[in-house]
Amino acid sequence: AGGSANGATTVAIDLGDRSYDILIGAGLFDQASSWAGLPRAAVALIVTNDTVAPLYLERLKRQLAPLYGRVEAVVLPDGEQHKRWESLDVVIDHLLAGAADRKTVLFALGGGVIGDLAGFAAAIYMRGVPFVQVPTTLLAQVDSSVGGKTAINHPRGKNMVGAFYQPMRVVADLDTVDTLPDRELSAGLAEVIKYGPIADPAFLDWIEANLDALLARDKAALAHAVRRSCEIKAWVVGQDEREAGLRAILNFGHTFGHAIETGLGYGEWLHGEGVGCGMVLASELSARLGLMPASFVTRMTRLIERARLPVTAPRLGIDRYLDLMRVDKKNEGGEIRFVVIEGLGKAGMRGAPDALVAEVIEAHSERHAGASTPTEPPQR
Ligand SMILES: NC(=O)c1ccc[n+]([C@@H]2O[C@H](COP(=O)([O-])OP(=O)(O)OC[C@H]3O[C@@H](n4cnc5c(N)ncnc54)[C@H](O)[C@@H]3O)[C@@H](O)[C@H]2O)c1
Ligand SMILES: O=C(O)C(=O)C[C@@H](O)[C@H](O)[C@H](O)COP(=O)(O)O
Ligand SMILES: [Zn+2]
Repeated sequence: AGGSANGATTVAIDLGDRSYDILIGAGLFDQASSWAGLPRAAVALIVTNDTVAPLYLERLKRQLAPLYGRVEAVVLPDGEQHKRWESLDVVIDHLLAGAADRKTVLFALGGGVIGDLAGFAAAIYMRGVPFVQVPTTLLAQVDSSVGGKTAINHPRGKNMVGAFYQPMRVVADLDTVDTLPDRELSAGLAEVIKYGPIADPAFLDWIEANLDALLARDKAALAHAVRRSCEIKAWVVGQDEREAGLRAILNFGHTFGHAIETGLGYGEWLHGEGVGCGMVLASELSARLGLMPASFVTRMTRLIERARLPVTAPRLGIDRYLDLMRVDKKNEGGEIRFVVIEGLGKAGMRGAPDALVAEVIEAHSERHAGASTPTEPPQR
């Protein structure tokens, strides 16, 4: 990471001719330098949703107006349940209706849902047009805007249709976190917490020590969390862009978490909530495989709970969990493969007998919860 004149930080992601910068800082939206140097084109299309548009669309349009012949917007309905074919169609149809050419630049303005969907649209429109991520949730700033995974959901499985397609730049304005609902802030913290056990024990210690500041949206704490998360993700993706191996560590907690999201119907639990609870289960699995001590499960559970995330799994039924987890991109030869922790800061991949997975889910499912343990995420 390097500093810059306006106090923002830049994290570089090194992918040869697909390399780009992640700009992180307060007030980046309104700085011309955030948008300078992007490819010029007749049309810029901002993809956003009906929650984010009233907050930030006009500000982004104002910055882009001097740089493009026309600045247009597609405003999609908000929600994980809209990360699907129909929304993708709306974006592609808008581009075709306006005769947008292959130099058109797409801007994803919003959280991970918009980023994943707009990125996929950019990957497939005329076989690929330039694309910029403007993440406005903590989760998108620490994770989804970086690394080029783009996708839509399928009713049978999360992110099952997509492409690896890198943005040209990521502009993460920390001020956008000010308007996030508390529940979404917590969802973002789940992905921040993830980076500790998989890659950086010192960062895990730092998160534990600074969680209250993060929950209070302290700007310095948020800046450090976003920067360190992006550094770790850039380090992983720079070595394994297409998840031949190492990149799968970023999926810690996701095998269980995606099953919860899909099993309950997209949008019932937030992605970050599924990941939070999923990390408790994956930590338990790591312990039961003899890789980590029981105290690690306690430590992770405590931290995830302090982040106001759910730590007990919904009762979907063990067979349903297993069926859902059989639809996962990490699986090979029909075997469900889990990201486990093999030592603090070191993750690996393991299969596990169904009976053991069942014990893990049972140990952390709702009916085992103590009276003071939240069993469901709070309502929006
Ligand atoms: N591509 C990747 O590498 C990657 C990584 C992690 C997650 N994801 C995906 O990202 C999605 C989750 O992203 P998310 O947590 O950002 O959810 P999201 O995109 O649904 O955004 C969360 C909510 O916050 C609202 N919002 C966004 N910015 C706001 C702001 N500044 N102020 C107020 N409200 C705001 C949104 O409208 C939405 O209601 C999931 O689909 C997940 O699968 C992808
Ligand atoms: O970037 C990655 O790689 C990740 O796994 C990051 C995850 O946080 C993210 O949720 C991702 O979309 C999951 O990937 P998937 O391949 O399981 O769909
Ligand atoms: Zn995730």
